[in-house]
Formats: sequence, C-alpha cells, structure tokens
Amino acid sequence: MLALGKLLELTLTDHEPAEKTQVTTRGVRLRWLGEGALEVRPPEGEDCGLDLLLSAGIHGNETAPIELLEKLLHGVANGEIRPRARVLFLFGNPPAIRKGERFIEQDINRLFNGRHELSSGFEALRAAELEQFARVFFSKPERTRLHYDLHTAIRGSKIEQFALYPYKEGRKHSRRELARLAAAGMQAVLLQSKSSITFSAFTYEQLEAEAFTLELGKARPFGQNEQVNLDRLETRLRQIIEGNEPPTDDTLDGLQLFSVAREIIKHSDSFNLHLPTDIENFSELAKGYLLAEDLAEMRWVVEEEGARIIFPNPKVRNGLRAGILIVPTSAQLLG
Ligand SMILES: O=C(O)CCC(=O)N[C@@H](CCC(=O)O)C(=O)O
Ligand SMILES: [Zn+2]
Repeated sequence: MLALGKLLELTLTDHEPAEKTQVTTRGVRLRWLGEGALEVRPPEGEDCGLDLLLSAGIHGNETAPIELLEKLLHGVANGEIRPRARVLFLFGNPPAIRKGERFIEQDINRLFNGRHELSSGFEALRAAELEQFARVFFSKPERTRLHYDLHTAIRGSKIEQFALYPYKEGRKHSRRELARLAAAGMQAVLLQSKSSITFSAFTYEQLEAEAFTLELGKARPFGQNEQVNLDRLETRLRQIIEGNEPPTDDTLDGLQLFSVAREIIKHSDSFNLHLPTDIENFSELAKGYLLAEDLAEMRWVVEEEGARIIFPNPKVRNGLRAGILIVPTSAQLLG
C-alpha cells in the first residue's frame, strides 16, 4: 500500500511524510496537505464530478469513525476502491486523537463559522485551518459538494445512528439527501432551524455543500468498537466514492424526522440539569418536567408534546449548549 494511505499512523505519530504526493497503479493521486489531511483525486477522465469531504476525530475520543475513514483510505491506497469522486479525508483534532480525549483546551466543534476568530489557543487555530482545507477543497466550480462529519456520542442512545442537518436561511433540506442517509443506515435526522458553529454548519452555510454531522454510536477507545456497526455506512460511502451508488427511492420510510424545539444553554456555574447521568439520547420527557435551572431563577420546563433530549451535558463551558430539546416533525418542508 502507498505510504500516504497510512494517514492515521502518520497522524498518531505526528509524522510529516517525506513524499507529499503519491500515485497508485490505477492513476489515483494521493496528496498530503498537512497534519491529518489528505486529498484523493481520481484519474483524469474517470472523475464523476463529486467532491466528498469526510471528516472524523473532530472529537479525539470518537474513534469508530476514525477507524472507518482509515479503512476507506487503505482501500483507495491499495487499489481495492476505485475512486471516481475527489475525496478529502480530514482527522479534525490530532493532538486530542493522540490523547484519546474529546479536546485539549476547548471543543473544536464550537469554533467554526468564524468563532475561532473570537478565541485563541490550539483548537482555535486548528478550526481556522480546517475551514481553509474545506474552503480550498470546495472551491472548484460546477461540482457537487458533500460533507459528512463523523462522530460518536458520549452516551448511549435510543436511536443508535442519526444525522444532524444544518440550517441556512432560504435553503431547503433535501429529500434526496435524507433518502441517501437512510440508505446509509441512519435511523433519524434532526433538521436544524438556526445557524450553528459546528464544522458541518460551516460547510453547509458558507461553502454550499450538502453537509451533515453523523452520530454513529457510543464513543469508545481505538480497537473497542465492535458494538458500533458501520457496515451500511461503509457500503454507501464506498459506492459514493466509486460513483456507483444505487438509486434511492424518496419515500423516507422508516426514517424518523425531528426538529429542534429549544437549545438548552448553560449560562453560569449555577446551571443544574435535572437528568440522570446515564440518560440515553432521545429519551422522552413529559410535559411539565423541570429540565434545568440556572441563576436568576431561570427555569427550563418542558412545554412541548413528544419532547426528547439529546446531548445533555452540564459540563460544557458557560454560554454553550448543554442539551437539545427536540420534537418529531414531518417531511412537508423538504425540497
Ligand atoms: O454526545 C454528546 O453529547 C455530543 C456528541 C457530539 O459530539 N455531537 C456533535 C454534534 C454536532 C452538531 O450539532 O452538528 C457535537 O456536539 O459537536
Ligand atoms: Zn463528536
């Protein structure tokens, strides 16, 4: 296999390859762009016109998605996968991956869409660099742009695999993309209704990509991911990369759709979240339930019918989201 196919090894050992570009026997070009960043270009004449950004390790302890990207990249580098799409592989936070931790100083997935300019430190610089990798990659005109940012969650989930679909004023969520996600094994999609500061929100809002955060199971260390079944996603990604994806029907049967009712923001150190520490994502909360309290007698009481909670986390920094209250929605407004 070409040495550049071992991007994870290079990243884990903090090693810069001597040779930055390598070409497979099939004429596929691999180019190392910087730490944790590798571009794959299909041979001239075989390009199907898709630019696919695959990122993982935005949170360093979420290893199953990193292992999946490593497997796909090995397939490309040893000639088993024949890419017809341009692909950018990104490992988001290499120092955090090396330490097996979510982040070093601060959550990099709260520093996109310009937020890094208001901050400092390693993660702020890396967020700016990731934005630049993505901006350059998606700068070619008249091509289709797709970004999957792969994650696993801190806690277990009643719905194991799901996507978060960013929001941009005036832009409709695509039914075709939802069908593609269902075919890739996603069981639910959360349709966002406001701008955000995550990596997928950046590529969706600023670079005109179709972009998603994919949550694929529970975060565990490298080599301990047998319970995270990524077979359907892997199959679909291979097909997308090879440009031989079977057509999807647009019925969205079996795909549960949710919208955001409210984001729970932690305002102060007095924030108190009234949920068991082991509560699973998508747990239902009854109307009238006192979900959280903060200073100045601020109370978060559930008012919505069918409300569920995802990503509850009282340990986030003040000013950040400490959970999302979601409700079921319909496919009516899809484009
Ligand atoms: O398990 C958790 O609480 C967080 C899992 C995670 O990292 N989720 C992403 C979602 C990004 C998005 O909202 O699109 C995150 O919180 O960054
Ligand atoms: Zn994550």
